[in-house]
Amino acid sequence: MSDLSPLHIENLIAGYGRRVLLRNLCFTVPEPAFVAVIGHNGCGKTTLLRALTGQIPYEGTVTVNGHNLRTVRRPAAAGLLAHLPQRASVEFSLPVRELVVMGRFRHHRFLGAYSATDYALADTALARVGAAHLADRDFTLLSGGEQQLVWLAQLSLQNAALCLLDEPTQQLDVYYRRRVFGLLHEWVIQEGKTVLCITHDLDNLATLPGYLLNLSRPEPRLQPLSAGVVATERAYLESEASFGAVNE
Ligand SMILES: Nc1ncnc2c1ncn2[C@@H]1O[C@H](COP(=O)(O)OP(=O)(O)OP(=O)(O)O)[C@@H](O)[C@H]1O
Repeated sequence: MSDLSPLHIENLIAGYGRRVLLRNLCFTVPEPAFVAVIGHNGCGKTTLLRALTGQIPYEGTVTVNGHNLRTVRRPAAAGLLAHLPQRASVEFSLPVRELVVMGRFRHHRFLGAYSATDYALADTALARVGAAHLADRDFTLLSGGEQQLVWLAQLSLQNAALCLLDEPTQQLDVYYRRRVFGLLHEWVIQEGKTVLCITHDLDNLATLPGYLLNLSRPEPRLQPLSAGVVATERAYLESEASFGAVNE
């Protein structure tokens, strides 16, 4: 498989001190695609995103569109990576539109103001996540689910080749969960992005095209998403044997 693929991971080893959570992880996403990363609490899903974003050291090789991430100084500024962590916060009052427009940082001159075009793109991004009505609200006063939608709008403006999302539907109601998974699918189909999405929301995966990576498996591998694969992996995660294996 060519390492010009959207994401190529070879023999990735990562963890904390002597606790190794990801052991020789290898997989290739062959074309822009949605990849759902599942697994028990504590199996290492967030750890994988921390390694890919350079927050923790790792062994092995990670390439995005052929670029070895170790050799790229600022992957976000280069348009390779965008990351939405599980908990993102803002410490001061800020209108939602101002937070979303910051997703345009790559196109922005230092100390320059965002342009009318940037704000129009921010409004479109908010509309696409179904949050146009929040544009003028104070971000810090929004509900957890509303804040998640706003972060997704900001992330979409970053227009990165690889989007890393840590449980983006965690606080959303059933309507928005489905809508967000539909949106992530659009990013793949219409914009050619690759989306690596940690989720426990197995119910919404069965009908989506893409891949599944179960990090609770002893040797995780990419499997094409289908109702059958989701059912098999759910049964595995629900079994006492698999739970014991991850916590031994
Ligand atoms: N900085 C750290 N130092 C030591 N151990 C850590 C650190 N961060 C996380 N861990 C441990 O590593 C393990 C994996 O954590 P991680 O956040 O990757 O899990 P996860 O699969 O994302 O779980 P969840 O589904 O609950 O979010 C957990 O047992 C956690 O306690």
